Amino acid sequence: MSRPVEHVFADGAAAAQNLARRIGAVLGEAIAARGVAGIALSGGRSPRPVLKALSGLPLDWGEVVVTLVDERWVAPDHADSNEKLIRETLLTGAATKARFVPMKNDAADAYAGAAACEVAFEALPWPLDIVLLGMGEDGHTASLFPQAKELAEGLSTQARVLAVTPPAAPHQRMTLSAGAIVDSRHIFLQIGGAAKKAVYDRALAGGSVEELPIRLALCQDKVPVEVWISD
Ligand SMILES: O=C(O)[C@H](O)[C@@H](O)[C@H](O)[C@H](O)COP(=O)(O)O
Repeated sequence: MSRPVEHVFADGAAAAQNLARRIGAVLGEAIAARGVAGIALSGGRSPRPVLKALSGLPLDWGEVVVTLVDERWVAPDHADSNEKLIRETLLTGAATKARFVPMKNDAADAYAGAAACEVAFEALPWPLDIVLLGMGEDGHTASLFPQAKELAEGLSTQARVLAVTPPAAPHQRMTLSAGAIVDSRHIFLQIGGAAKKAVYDRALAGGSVEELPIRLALCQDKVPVEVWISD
């Protein structure tokens, strides 16, 4: 297992700007090479400045397919919706032309919505060019949480998406499976703060993926991983 390429910044804003530029470069290379670029984005707090910076980059956004790494099973106008985050940060200005494929559908809950989401996700341009991951201080990534009853399924299924009920975090989730996350050309990971850096270092030191699911990305050699680390 090769150590990820690490981009270290004292300042989170500088890390976000650098990450946005790197994403833009990879998307541009993908469009030049294959006429289309696919990216899956995580939700939460960390991506917000990255997505705002990315939305202003001069890309052929009409050839970019944007989707989610995971979603909270709430209405798209709910404050906790990752779709809402994407629409109000990235899909503005020129980036409005990008094709967005949401995870949330009209099913009453994530489990009922998984089959339709799987059909929608099969149509994405796999392997995706970029999967942008975050990480919780418990070592979760996407919505693959330690102690979740669906974790084993998420780590082993051939399906691209599955429904999960986090042990502690709010809302049912839809999440990319581990197999879908590594069906990509680049995995980018954002780590902010000392607590997450310590978990990242522990993940690299070895141990089970069940203990720290972020290891599904860090402890594999199929997809190159780059990590943006800031204080
Ligand atoms: O929907 C989500 O919450 C994310 O996809 C999740 O996996 C996130 O990446 C981590 O929880 C880190 O979140 P923060 O960036 O807010 O710390």
